[in-house]
Amino acid sequence: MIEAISSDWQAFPAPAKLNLFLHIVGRRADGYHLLQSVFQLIDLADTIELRVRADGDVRHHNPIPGVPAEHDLTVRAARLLQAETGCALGVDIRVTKYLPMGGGLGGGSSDAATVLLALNRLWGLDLSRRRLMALGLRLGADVPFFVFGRNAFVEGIGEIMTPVTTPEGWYVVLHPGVHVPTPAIFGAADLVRDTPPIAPDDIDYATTRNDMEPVACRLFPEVAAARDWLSQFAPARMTGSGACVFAFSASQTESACVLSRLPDATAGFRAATIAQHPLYGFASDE
Ligand SMILES: C[C@](O)(CO)[C@H](O)COP(=O)(O)OP(=O)(O)OC[C@H]1O[C@@H](n2ccc(N)nc2=O)[C@H](O)[C@@H]1O
Ligand SMILES: Nc1ncnc2c1ncn2[C@@H]1O[C@H](COP(=O)(O)OP(=O)(O)OP(=O)(O)O)[C@@H](O)[C@H]1O
Repeated sequence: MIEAISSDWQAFPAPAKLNLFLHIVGRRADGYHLLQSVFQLIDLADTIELRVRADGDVRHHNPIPGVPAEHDLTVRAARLLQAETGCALGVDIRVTKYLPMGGGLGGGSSDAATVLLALNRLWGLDLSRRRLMALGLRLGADVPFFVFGRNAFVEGIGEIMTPVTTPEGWYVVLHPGVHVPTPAIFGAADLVRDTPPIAPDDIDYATTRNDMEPVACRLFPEVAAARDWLSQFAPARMTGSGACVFAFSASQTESACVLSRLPDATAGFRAATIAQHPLYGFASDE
């Protein structure tokens, strides 16, 4: 068996998501919030490099400053897969971050989903997408979406998916330079938690909103400033629990033009929409 294991590093993308809207429609008995949201994949991605080990160890070679290897979602994803399947193989992990942490782009969750999908193939596990999504939910609320791998209307705490077709084009994404801690937004007294539910067929991007945006803007005025600057060009909105804000453009030239006007001190990038996760084929559909 050991002869069949590739001893080379292999690189896999972990793309970001945007929440095109995010409504909070209720709360579970355990305090977790029930959401409705459209999740959009975009082509800005972290890079996860993996190398299979025969000795069963899971080793992180470049831990992110401030995130001990044991807490890193990539390491936790690999260990969870071992525990669930009894797989005796291990893995070396290197993570190159391009997605800002605490940006609402789902970077940590996407890193975890990429490890689940890639090891499903590299370790020869052949777990179904449904099984990987259930494992992913134990790591974070956004992980099942990335394993699902297609733009989706997402409900529950992030585990119920309906595929949707979303506008194709480019998003200008601004990072206001602050880290918004997700629990602080979910825990705020003034968070709206009773937005009426909508059906996936009734999505109107003009009337939907991000219920977390007013709280994030109150706690972090930099988020409001970035959103207001971007609103000069197109309707702008916050993603996830912040801090990033985004605006859509169907035109590549127009989105480049908006970015070219960005004040020097503000970080921003442009990303294209993608319809399917690059590792979509790494899990089987039953
Ligand atoms: C805001 C979103 O990014 C939308 O995509 C996600 O719902 C947040 O997902 P996440 O960052 O993966 O969050 P997790 O790491 O699962 O949870 C962080 C904390 O946020 C709170 N939390 C999270 C998700 C949720 N639906 N309700 C919550 O109340 C919980 O206190 C939890 O302990
Ligand atoms: N591989 C990882 N990459 C980034 N963060 C990680 C990773 N592993 C663990 N974390 C932890 O997860 C936290 C959230 O990071 P992440 O980049 O996912 O935030 P986010 O984009 O706001 O996520 P979301 O949109 O799901 O709220 C980090 O502050 C860090 O402590």
